[in-house]
Amino acid sequence: MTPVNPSTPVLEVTGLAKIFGGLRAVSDFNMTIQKGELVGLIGPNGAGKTTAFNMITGLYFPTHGEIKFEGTSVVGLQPHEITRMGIGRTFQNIRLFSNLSVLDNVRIAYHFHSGYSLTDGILRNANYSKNERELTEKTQDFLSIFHLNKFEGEIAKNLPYGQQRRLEIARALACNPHLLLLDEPAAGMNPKEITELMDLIHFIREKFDLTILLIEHQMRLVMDICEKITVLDFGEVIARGTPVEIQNNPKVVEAYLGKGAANVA
Ligand SMILES: Nc1ncnc2c1ncn2[C@@H]1O[C@H](COP(=O)(O)OP(=O)(O)OP(=O)(O)O)[C@@H](O)[C@H]1O
Repeated sequence: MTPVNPSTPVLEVTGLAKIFGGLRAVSDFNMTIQKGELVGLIGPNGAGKTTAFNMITGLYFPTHGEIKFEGTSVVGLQPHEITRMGIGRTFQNIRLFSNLSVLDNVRIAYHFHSGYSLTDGILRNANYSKNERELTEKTQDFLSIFHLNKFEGEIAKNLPYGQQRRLEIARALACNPHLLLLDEPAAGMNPKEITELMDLIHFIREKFDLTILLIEHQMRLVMDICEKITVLDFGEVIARGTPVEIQNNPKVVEAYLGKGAANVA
């Protein structure tokens, strides 16, 4: 693979739009994220945030616009091809293999990098067994980074909620992404779990040299950890800036609290 020029943005989205029937879910969305940045995407319910994520990760085909990841267009690629290029994501509603063990949830993601062929797998030969053993060991090491190794045999759906979120993040990272998209990672978490999640996001950013874009309604998390924030309302960007700039932006206050609120906020 050709090395990426460090000045090339990790993500460059231009003129992105998605129209569902008569509904403009996202209109003329532009966003540039440089390597190592931690960026928030916020906005009221139905603003188009998840639709934007779904276009970036290949689940939705854009009506218009371009999406470049490390300088290469990903428009028209399948989700698994985009994952392989280096974009990982988690979902608003946790999407684990809920009846598989914690170990197997992450092992499946590691399979992406397994070094055996289909023939090895079918014949279950020595190469297959060696790789399977190595895969299990690597997965166990990986789980320990997330303090999930003590749950390795547990069925995913039996984990406490906060640990399921942690597992979903671990699974996304097992595919070795450069860019991680987190869709409402704090949804349903209690304040203690949110604090642990903030620590985890800081930790994985350093440990895995990640660039992170996150959607979140939990303002404590967004304002504490994001360096830059983009605000969507009715599919359009209404503000960009630092957490302080965003908190003091009358358009943002109005979008969240309704017309006239900016005067009293
Ligand atoms: N597959 C779809 N078909 C039709 N309309 C859709 C589809 N997906 C999303 N929408 C609509 O597009 C708009 C934006 O939805 P989206 O889920 O992107 O918003 P959001 O900002 O992520 O909201 P939330 O914060 O509530 O998750 C909404 O009006 C939604 O109903």
